[in-house]
Amino acid sequence: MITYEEARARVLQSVSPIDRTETVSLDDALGRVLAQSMVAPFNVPNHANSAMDGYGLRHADLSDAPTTTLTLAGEVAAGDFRAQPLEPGHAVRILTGAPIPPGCDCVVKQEDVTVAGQQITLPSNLALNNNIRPAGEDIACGQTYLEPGKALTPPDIGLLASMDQTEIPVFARLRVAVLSTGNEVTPAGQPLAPGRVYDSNRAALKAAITALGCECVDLGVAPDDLAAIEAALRDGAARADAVITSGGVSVGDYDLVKVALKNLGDIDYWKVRMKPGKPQAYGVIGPARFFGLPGNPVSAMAVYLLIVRPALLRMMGLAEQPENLLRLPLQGGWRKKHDRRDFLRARVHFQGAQSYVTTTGPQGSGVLSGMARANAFIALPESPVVIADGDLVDVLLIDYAPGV
Ligand SMILES: Nc1nc2c(c(=O)[nH]1)N[C@H]1C(S)=C(S)[C@@H](COP(=O)(O)OP(=O)(O)OC[C@H]3O[C@@H](n4cnc5c(N)ncnc54)[C@H](O)[C@@H]3O)O[C@H]1N2
Ligand code: MOO
Repeated sequence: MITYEEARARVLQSVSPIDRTETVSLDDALGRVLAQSMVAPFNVPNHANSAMDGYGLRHADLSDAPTTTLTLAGEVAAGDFRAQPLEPGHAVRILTGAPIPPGCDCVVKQEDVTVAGQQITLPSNLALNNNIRPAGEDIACGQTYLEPGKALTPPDIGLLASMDQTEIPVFARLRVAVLSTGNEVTPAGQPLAPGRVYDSNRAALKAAITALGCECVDLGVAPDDLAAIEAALRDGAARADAVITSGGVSVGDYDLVKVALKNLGDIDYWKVRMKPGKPQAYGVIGPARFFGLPGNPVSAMAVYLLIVRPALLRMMGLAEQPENLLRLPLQGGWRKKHDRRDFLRARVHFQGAQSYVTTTGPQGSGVLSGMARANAFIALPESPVVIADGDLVDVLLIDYAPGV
């Protein structure tokens, strides 16, 4: 049985970004993964402009006395452009964002100015370029302002608009197929026969895939029948870049997913020293990646978050994603007896330097409500440990979105 670290590394090393790209409009680009470097075609801001409502002047006109008096010569508002140079001894009324006229190299804010008709008096101790935002202060012409592999955020969309980009090159949406297996598994909305369970895994996994920005191919539910599972997997592998199943990966008589994978593709591994998620399969079916998650709802979601999601992010074209790792005191303590890496469902309580973590209660692999309350995993080592109340533990924050 391999370790969690080895499983994760093997999966991440074996996947690469999809080779399909497309162009989307700026309005449709939020959350999409940028496929090319974006290089500034011009300066932003385009012109040096005023950071304040006030008066523009020539720095050389400031006198040795504590105040300087200048004569007003016109006004420049945002959107105006004044090509006429500012003459010595004159000042211009200027508003925030307005382009700085030639000759002007200092702006004084209006609160510091006394106005008497066409004369203004201002303090003389102003610095050169006071309150002037230079051209290219945000981004200079020729600069790379967005790197490929970034999931575009609202300010990224703003940057693209400021660069007059309306057609954005992005990676195509990754297609991910989801299949539930098991005779007992019943789609929600149908009557539940005795001994059966509703299909929470497919609903949760489809939602997780949608939250990542992938396209979901719903393969429904396959009974514990090898031919049915193989048919569904073949279909999924033909229509998607990755296929995710749940159930049927353990050692039971009806755990046929592994057999199907062996028949249709190649198994890389199928057991990992982690809890939840010991039985899980990873491999390929043709060009598609295959992830066989355990049937237990918590195990399925945990393996998805810890191993599948990082792989999907890489396949989506995202650049390296650091794990959001914290080290926090565990309120309540914990005792761990087994020798698998443990990922307790937990909640981080954000209270600055007093932040701490608690478990979400019972840790059974069927307790999906605990997973739903969790915003983090407490990652415990393989070896048995006793953690006293307040001891520091490793905490991995849960993020269903692509992250930033
Ligand atoms: N003898 C052994 N038995 C089991 C072992 C083991 O090592 N030796 N491992 C246990 C662990 S750990 C897990 S996890 C499970 C995983 O088993 P499977 O992946 O084969 O899952 P199933 O047996 O099909 O189902 C387990 C459990 O989950 C429920 N389930 C399945 N699919 C869904 C779904 N789509 N939505 C909601 N619930 C689902 C299913 O009814 C079972 O209760 O194996 C242990 N056994
Ligand atoms: O590994 Mo199972 O996923 O503990 O319930």
